[in-house]
Formats: sequence, structure tokens, C-alpha cells
Amino acid sequence: MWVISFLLSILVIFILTCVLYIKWSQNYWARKKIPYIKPTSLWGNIENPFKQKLGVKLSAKEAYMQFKRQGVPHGGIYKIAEPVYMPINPELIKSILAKDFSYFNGHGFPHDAKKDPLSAHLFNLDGDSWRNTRIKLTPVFTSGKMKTMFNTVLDCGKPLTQHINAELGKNKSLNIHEIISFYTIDTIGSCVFGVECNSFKDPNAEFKKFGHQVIKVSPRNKIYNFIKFVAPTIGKFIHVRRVSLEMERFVINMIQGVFDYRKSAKIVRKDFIQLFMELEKKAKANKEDSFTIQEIAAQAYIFIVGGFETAATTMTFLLHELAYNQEIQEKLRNEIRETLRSGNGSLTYDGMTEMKYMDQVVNETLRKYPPLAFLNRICTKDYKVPNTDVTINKGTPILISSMGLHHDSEYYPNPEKFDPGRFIKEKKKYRPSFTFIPFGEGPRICIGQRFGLMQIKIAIFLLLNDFKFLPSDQSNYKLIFEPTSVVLGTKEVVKLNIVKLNH
Ligand code: HEM
Repeated sequence: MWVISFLLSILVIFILTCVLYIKWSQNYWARKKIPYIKPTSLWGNIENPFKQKLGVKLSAKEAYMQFKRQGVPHGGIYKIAEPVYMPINPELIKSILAKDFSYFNGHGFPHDAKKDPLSAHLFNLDGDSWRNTRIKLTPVFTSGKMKTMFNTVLDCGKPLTQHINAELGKNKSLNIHEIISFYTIDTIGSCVFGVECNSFKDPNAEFKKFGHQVIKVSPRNKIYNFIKFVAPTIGKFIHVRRVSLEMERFVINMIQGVFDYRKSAKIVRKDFIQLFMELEKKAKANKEDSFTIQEIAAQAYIFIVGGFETAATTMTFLLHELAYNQEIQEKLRNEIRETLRSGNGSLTYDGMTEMKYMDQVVNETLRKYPPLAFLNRICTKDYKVPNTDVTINKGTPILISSMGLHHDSEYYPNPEKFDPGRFIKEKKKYRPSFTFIPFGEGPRICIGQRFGLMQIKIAIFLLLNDFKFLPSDQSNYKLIFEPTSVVLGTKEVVKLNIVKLNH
């Protein structure tokens, strides 16, 4: 009996110590004299992960808005016992993302090049390994390289319109996100891996299956993420694969297969694989370190993660807004038809980049619905916040709410209104820099930005030329966001009515 009492006492003391520790930790920002939002529970300012309504994305936006109402340049929040620093003022955001980048050069995500090689991709790397990889990959994404890939992406758009045509015979209200994700997976498969995925025709296409798996969090990783959330220090010592062995084998085998085939058959294609092969050749000629097959596979893997869902979700939100804003849809269609006329009936890379209204509509979509609703950094050495006496300590996580900035009425009056006019040159000029950051900013800005925009603009061009999009009685204008997804998505399927246009 006394053993049970003894163990119970130990448990009570342990729980009390944890509660006292969390309470003491949740005074960190008060001790630092930084404005903070008082946590209402032991979970801190990010809600109870078992009852999520907002998730980190929208909790961060709420915190941004609270600090904004207080009129403070920055503030502190808590993830249970862990203090998180939030810059609010765009000048401060600029210092963290760009000017003083050397203090904040990592995203702080775990990776292990030896045990889990695909986790060592550009997004996760930090320090010198990030810098070296970024330098090697930058030439892959120049506008010249995008121009060479333009027709490959355009070819992936044709089955998209054919598929919608075929589906319209069966149903006039379609799940637009699902259809578009077939297109984005086909473009990634074709441009990154040099394979024809056929997602529209083959519902069981292998690449499509893996593409969808990439954005899903496995149950094992969910448990790991929870431990990391509750006890970040313990999380650092637990090794859990970020990328499953099955996925690792699939990506490495695919890359190796394409490399071997192209080398033996002397095939040259205009895609990322070709550019990786050229990097390898150049490095060998200059006797420099080239990528290993694992390193290439890791970068190809992040290209799937980065390029698949972000573009699909942006196009879904864009078409949803156009369905409810017919005059914007008509104006964009007029620009598309004009571009076709001047291109003698076809779309060219230059024609696409010259479409000003298309650019405004895409930017307004990325403003209202930033696919990555926040940016994160880790402070890598003690940093004195400019024009204050405050020092951010090494190891402190930084959270920048893109969603908060993009919905801040000081920069975007009436922020819920979908208004592409906000992105005309004259208006952009008067907005402070670092208030529009859908692709991040500074040296770690999204490397695939040009490719992502090309994917989106080509598909929207083809779709609006052939179809009219209208609201469906199966969806509402106000969308409810899914709290747990990494990329901004909706809780319910977005359905739109689609009508075929006669040319
Ligand atoms: C609409 C499309 C896209 C959006 C909105 C988007 C957004 C972002 C954002 C917000 C970041 C973090 C930047 C930061 O921390 O400052 C990022 C990083 C990254 N993105 Fe994208 N992305 C898109 C498309 C793509 C595509 C198509 C690819 C690859 C083909 C890609 C690959 C990457 C990579 C590798 C990084 C890490 C860069 C680094 O840390 O150096 N993204 N993206």
C-alpha cells in the first residue's frame, strides 16, 4: 500500500513541478519587458492541440491582430512553456528576414542526411549546408530556365481542360481542388522527374499516389509532432523519420532510373532532371563536389512538397473568388483573349509574363489566402532588436504571420474584399515593403516562386479561355479553413458550377 502512496506522491510532485515550470516560463516575456499576450491556459497562446479550431496558422493571425491593436512593434507569445517572438512592424520583419539574416538563417526543422536522407532538403537545411545547396540550385530557377520549361507545363494543361469538358457531361458542379491537383501533380512529375503521370486518365497512377502521400502527415509523425509541441527539448532527442522508407525508395529509384536511362539513350529534355544532370557534369569537369543521388532526391522531394499543394490551393481560391466576382472574371478573360490574339492563337512565355491583370489577380489571391500562412525562423545568436533595449536569445523561435500582415487594414483597407486593384503599380508603391510575403522574403525566399507562378498562370489562362465559373449551391462564399493542414486549405470541398464557353 505504501508503495502506491509513494508513487502517487511522486506523480503529484512531478505534475506540480511541471505546472510551476510552465507558469514560470510563461512569465518570460514579462521579465524581458516585451509586450505579450497573457496565456489563458497551460497550452499558452496556441490552442489545445486536441480541440483545434484555429490551428497555428490562424492563432498566429489572431496574435498579430492583438499586438496591432495595442500599437506595439513586436510581441511575445507562448507555445506551452516555449516563448515565441513575433515581429509586427514591417521594418523589424525586414531586419529579421533580410538585413540581419545571419542571426536568423534557419527554419529550425529537424533533418538527418545520414539516417533520413530525404529530410535534408533545402527547406530544412541551415547554416553552410543550406547556403551551398541554395547556391547550387539557384541557376535551376532562372527566368531563362522557366522559359525552356514553359511548353512542358502548357502541355500538362491540355488534359485539364479536356477532363473538365468530359466531367461536365456528368455533373455541372465540380470539386475544383481535386481536378486542379491532378494538373499540379502532372506538371511536377513532368518537370521534376521527367515522367508522364497521366493523373487525369489513370486514377491509380503511381506518381499521383506518392504525390498525395507527400502532403499527408503519417500517424507516427503526428505523435512526434505532438511530443515536439509539448516538450520541444525531449523532441530534439527523439529520432523519427520525416520521410517514410517507402517514399525514400520511390524517389531515389525514380531519379536513378531517369538518370541512367537518359545517359544511356543520350536523351535531353527541358526539365529539372536535365538541369541536375548538367550540374553534375559541370561539377565533375571543375573537379568540384557534386550532388549525390540522395542529395538530388532530397531536393526533388521538396520540389514535390513545395510545388504540388501550394499551387493547387492558390488556383482553387482564385477560381472560387472569380465565381463570386463575375466582373473580375470577365476582365481577366478579356486580357486572356487579347493575349491570344496578339500571340496568333497561342500562349507564349512572353505573352504570359506581359499579362498585367493576371498578375494582379494572382497576387490578390496570394494576399487573401497565403498558402503558407506564417513564416518561421530560429534565432541562431543573441540579437539586439534595433532601436530597443531588448535582446532575443539564441534558440528563440520566430513567427511572422503572413496572414496577419495580408489582412492588416492599415496596408489593405477592407481586407476581406477581393480587389486585384490593390496591386496596380501606383498602389504598390505606397505600401511599405515586407507587407506582402506569400513567398517569404530575404535570402530564404521561395526558390520555386517563378515555377509556381508559371504553373498557376498557365492553368488559369486555359481554364478561363474555355469555361465560365459560377457559384454552386453546394458551397458558400465564406470558406472555413482547415486548422491542421500545413498548406492553407478548406474544411469543406470547394465546388463550383462550370459552363463551357463557345469561342
Ligand atoms: C504558389 C506557389 C508557392 C508558394 C506560395 C510558396 C511559398 C513558399 C514559402 C512561404 C516559403 C518559405 C520562405 C521563407 O521562409 O522565407 C517557401 C520556401 C520554399 N519553396 Fe516555395 N512556394 C510555392 C511554390 C514552390 C515550388 C513550385 C517549389 C519547387 C519547385 C518550391 C520550393 C520551395 C523550396 C525548396 C523552399 C525552401 C527555400 C529555402 O529555404 O531556401 N515552392 N515557399
